[in-house]
Amino acid sequence: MPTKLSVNLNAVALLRNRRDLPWPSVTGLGRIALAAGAHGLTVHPRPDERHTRHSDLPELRALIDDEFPKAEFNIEGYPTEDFLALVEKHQPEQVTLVPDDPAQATSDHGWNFVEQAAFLAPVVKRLKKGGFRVSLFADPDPAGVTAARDIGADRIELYTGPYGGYHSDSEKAGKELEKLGKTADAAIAAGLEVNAGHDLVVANLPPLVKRIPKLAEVSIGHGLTADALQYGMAGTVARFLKACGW
Ligand SMILES: CC(=O)[C@@H](O)[C@H](O)COP(=O)(O)O
Ligand SMILES: NCC(=O)COP(=O)(O)O
Repeated sequence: MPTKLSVNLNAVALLRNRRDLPWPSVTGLGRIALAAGAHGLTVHPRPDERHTRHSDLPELRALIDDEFPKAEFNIEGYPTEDFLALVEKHQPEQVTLVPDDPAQATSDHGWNFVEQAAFLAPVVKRLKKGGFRVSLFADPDPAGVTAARDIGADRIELYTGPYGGYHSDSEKAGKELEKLGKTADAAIAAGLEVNAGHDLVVANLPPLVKRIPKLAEVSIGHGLTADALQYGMAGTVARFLKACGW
């Protein structure tokens, strides 16, 4: 099966938050994305709520439950007690844990699975007990994946920022792609499923899914929202699904 597409709504929310007005509608754009064939919606609610707000979550949960019951809700974030309570309240199908500092502009690295195993293992155990699939944000480093498996994760999400960053340097992008590929190979061999995300766009998806044919899901926000300004959300979802191999 080709790689599934989860549309990250953080960039839509950031645009909405420029004014004290309800547009663009996060739920409305999520509805268009799912109607166009996206497999899920992702949000990354940060403590300052500068992107998706906590108040967006019940509407998005209801959108999926009432109108798109086959779609998945993925909530990403750093596992503070507040974040875990938010997840438990809104019951996403997948929780992606990201080692973000609240002051960080955006996510820019994965977990150090060896050093942070003692912190992550009980969190993952609690989430799994709650019935959530758990994915851990991971740097492209094959050496870390067995520790991620031992922590109890179902999946890792490969941090593709450096790959996406080399959009105009194919040689450097190729080297990053190989690191991502080797990490995915090691993770799959260790029994993990593999997601990917950060700075993915229509142009860099086909080489990624070719190198990692078993890539389960990509979550895409910034580049997809930029594309939607030009092509509309439905047209953009069609473009990204095609780039994923659908
Ligand atoms: C984990 C990851 O890479 C994404 O969730 C990313 O953090 C979204 O970033 P923004 O919140 O900057 O849209
Ligand atoms: N998990 C990555 C994600 O959801 C989207 O990241 P980006 O496309 O906004 O860089």
